[in-house]
Amino acid sequence: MLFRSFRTISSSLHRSMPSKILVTRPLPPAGDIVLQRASQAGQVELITRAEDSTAPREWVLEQLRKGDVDGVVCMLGDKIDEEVLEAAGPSLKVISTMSAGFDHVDTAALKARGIALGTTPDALTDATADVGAMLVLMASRRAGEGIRAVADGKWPSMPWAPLLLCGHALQNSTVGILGFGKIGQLTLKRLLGFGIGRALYTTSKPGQALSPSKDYFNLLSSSSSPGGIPIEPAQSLSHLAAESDFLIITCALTPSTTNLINADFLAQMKPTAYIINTARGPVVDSLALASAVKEGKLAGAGLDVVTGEPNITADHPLVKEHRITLLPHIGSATLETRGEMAREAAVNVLAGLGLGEQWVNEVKL
Ligand SMILES: O=CC(=O)O
Repeated sequence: MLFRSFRTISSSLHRSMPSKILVTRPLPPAGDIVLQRASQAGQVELITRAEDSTAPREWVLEQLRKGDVDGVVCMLGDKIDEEVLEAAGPSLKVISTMSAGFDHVDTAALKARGIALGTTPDALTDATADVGAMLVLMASRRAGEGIRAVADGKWPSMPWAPLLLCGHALQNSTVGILGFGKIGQLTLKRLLGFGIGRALYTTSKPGQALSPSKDYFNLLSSSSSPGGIPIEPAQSLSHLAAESDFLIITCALTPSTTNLINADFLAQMKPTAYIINTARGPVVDSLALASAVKEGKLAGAGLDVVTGEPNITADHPLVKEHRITLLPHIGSATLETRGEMAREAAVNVLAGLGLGEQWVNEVKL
């Protein structure tokens, strides 16, 4: 509170000075143009890097320590913690991350200092749901394994055979969704087209209907989808584990979801089941998952995220397991989506600085 009023007073004293915004890496054009316009209008001074890579932490700290930075546009690889906020000092008013998830941001530290947080949650819902559906198919149809075999020149020694690279069908399956928010709902919506039999879900917000949009089911108050299949809340995590043929993880990473999919959970799953993760790596215990697949206690997995990313090398237990398809966190990677995320991140930082834009999304801290 005290910090917030100090900031308000200090910003009105310096109203004619441009606000300083640190942008940790070059934004796609749709976001860059928004900030360049504000810069040309004399509203902001931009601190940027020419190199398109994750900003070295030392560079970020050094820029912040020079003083007077009002806003930061960051990515999910930039850890925004107490040290960063301390380096910025009292001038910092807003962090705007070009991501939906914000587990890389210490929200308690932001709240204590009265710093606002902007995210881009809606821009990537469809793209990430697409990758969820793709991973369901890749894992169950053993596509990753097939691609590896062909690329390694092994096709001549593995001609068509009745059971070559067979997986389990989606038709009539039970799809479990851990975290039934927008991405979870739109992933399920895509799978309805494949004739699944029923869906079970968990949500941290029971009873809360999602935004009134034609894209989302209003499922939390009804018990079946437009496709007519039963869609029900799971009675417990054990119920979700035991019943799911495909368990799709689309929840946020929080202390209560960290390591939720561990050896105990996996032991309750069917040996014919698959795990799909498009959320955050640390929801799943990587070693427990790799062992379950290796030992035939689980049929396979499709992952877009993993604990320790991007430092995952060919000797990682999940990479060594051929029935696990691992993608390098590309859930939102369409040019259209990344452009919109960048635009929203730019708009959010300007909104947080009171520079004539409306928030696309301000996180309630
Ligand atoms: O994982 C991607 C995001 O949170 O934007």
